[in-house]
Amino acid sequence: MSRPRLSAARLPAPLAADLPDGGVGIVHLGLGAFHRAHQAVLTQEAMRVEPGPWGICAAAQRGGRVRDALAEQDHLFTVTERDAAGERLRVVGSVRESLVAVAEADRLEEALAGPGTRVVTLTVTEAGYRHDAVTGRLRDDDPDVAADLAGGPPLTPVGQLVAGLRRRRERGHPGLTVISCDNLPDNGRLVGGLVREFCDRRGETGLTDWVEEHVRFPSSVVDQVVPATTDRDLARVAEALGLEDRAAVVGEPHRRWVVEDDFAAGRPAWDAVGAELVADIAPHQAAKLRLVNGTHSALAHLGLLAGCGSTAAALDRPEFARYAERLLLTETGPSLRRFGAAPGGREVEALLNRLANPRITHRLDQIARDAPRKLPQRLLDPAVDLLVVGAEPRLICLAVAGFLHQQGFPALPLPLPLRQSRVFRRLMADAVRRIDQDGVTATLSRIGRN
Ligand SMILES: NC(=O)c1ccc[n+]([C@@H]2O[C@H](COP(=O)([O-])OP(=O)(O)OC[C@H]3O[C@@H](n4cnc5c(N)ncnc54)[C@H](O)[C@@H]3O)[C@@H](O)[C@H]2O)c1
Ligand SMILES: O=P(O)(O)OC[C@@H](O)[C@@H](O)[C@H](O)[C@H](O)CO
Repeated sequence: MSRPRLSAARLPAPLAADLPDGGVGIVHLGLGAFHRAHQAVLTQEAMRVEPGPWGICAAAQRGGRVRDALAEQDHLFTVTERDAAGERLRVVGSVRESLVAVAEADRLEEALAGPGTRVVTLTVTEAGYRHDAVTGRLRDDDPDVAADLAGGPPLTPVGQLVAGLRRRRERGHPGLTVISCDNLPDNGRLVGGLVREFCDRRGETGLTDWVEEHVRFPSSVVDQVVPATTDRDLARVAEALGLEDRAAVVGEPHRRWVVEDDFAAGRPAWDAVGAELVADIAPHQAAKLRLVNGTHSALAHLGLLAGCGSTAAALDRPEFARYAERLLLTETGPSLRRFGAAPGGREVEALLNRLANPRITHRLDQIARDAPRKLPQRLLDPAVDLLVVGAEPRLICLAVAGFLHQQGFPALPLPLPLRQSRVFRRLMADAVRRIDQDGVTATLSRIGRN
């Protein structure tokens, strides 16, 4: 049944009451599902606690689908949180403007250079930084990077940031804070380094110095499972709201954001609504990437081989549930000892309950995408830390072997300590052989029995 579109005029009064006031103070790059369910919600809540000009101008990279949907509904959209206990729907109005970065380069530069803009956030995926994962520098073989360095209208997020910062400096406007919210280690240091490298390679050393002095790049850790929205999700939202929302997102109720406390020009009252501002992000980052994302990736690579479609479907099978628990308790968890962040049994149980959320369909093929950029921080670094203390990353090797089987044995660059480890090579050979001979289900079913 077709329904009228969500809009400010049609919004029922109780839902409209949640919407914040205030002009734009944040520019966001990467208008995907995650930003809408996470930073947009926390910013709305922060603006309600402490009103201020913290509305968001959000830029999709190339596709106009979400931008068009938002523009047609006064930039309002719904976020539905679902778990076994039920479902909660809210309307979010913190996104005030939207654009398509590549098609509207000048508009994006203006937004980044605007005097009211004080924070820039990014969710452009691991691949969006166009960096070499080993050196942390811009990829020389990326044609978009080359085009940006040659001075064309920016095609990459780093090129877009530099163009906006250049204009900002020319206008004499103050600096700002850039926060990456992507699942990458040291994401602040990474994006800051890429921005300065870009300026240097263009011979704009004055801009490099200005960035060094006026722009902050705190690292951040984000945690909330927000899968790609399905047609079924859209239909359920339409039924619950009585209005059609083509920009709806659905996620779990858990929402965490840890940010290094290093801001150039203020921020919304995110800390008043649950965000954690910390001096040392390293333990939070290692724990999140290894426990949450490491388990996701292990389930994805082994689960896809065994015919599972989602994290919940995999964890519904006893051999996968047991494997994930042992992985957390005996390998990825203990690998965090040097950070003082190893989880206890209760934390592991709570995490597994989250990942098994039966009301969230987090597709394993989405998680498995772009795996060579994800596995180092999620599973290979923990393997290094275990080997250093003489422990054997047997279950991690099964996940890596699952990846190799599932993706047809592609090249996977290994950290040097793994390449040099005879123990790791032996464990990997054993894991590959076991999956080959016995299959995933039988291999996982033996865990804990020998
Ligand atoms: N979805 C989650 O559960 C979740 C949780 C924590 C962190 N994150 C982080 O957020 C990122 C985005 O997740 P999402 O759910 O919004 O995904 P999405 O697919 O809905 O959106 C991805 C966004 O990144 C942009 N993008 C994709 N590839 C790019 C590239 N090569 N160059 C430039 N831009 C590119 C797209 O244009 C889009 O705006 C994840 O990769 C992850 O780093 C997501
Ligand atoms: O977002 P990706 O594609 O990098 O990885 C998929 C998931 O592991 C990830 O999105 C998690 O859902 C998220 O990091 C949970 O906080």
